[in-house]
Amino acid sequence: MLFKVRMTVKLPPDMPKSTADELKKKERELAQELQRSGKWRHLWRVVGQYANISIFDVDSSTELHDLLTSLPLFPYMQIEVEALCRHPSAIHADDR
Ligand SMILES: O=C(O)C[C@H]1C=CC(=O)O1
Repeated sequence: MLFKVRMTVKLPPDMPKSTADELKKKERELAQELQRSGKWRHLWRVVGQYANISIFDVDSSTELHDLLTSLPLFPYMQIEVEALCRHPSAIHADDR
């Protein structure tokens, strides 16, 4: 199942830089591990914003929920999810 996810990160302005840097480091490690696994298919920065648009390929909405809530930055993110399905005019075989 494919999902489009928008994550907007809002770190508290008074969070110490060392805490923010550590959270971002852990987030990057997990995000890259999930990309290597194929679960996190695309990760794009939204220009001019501390936000991303991502495509996830997971077995269920519960798996996506568990994955998103496990992200180190989850407590500081506003998350919007949209379910995707194959477009009848899509030409790429891996668009499911
Ligand atoms: O930077 C972000 O958009 C937030 C988050 C998503 C992946 C990652 O490494 O950090």
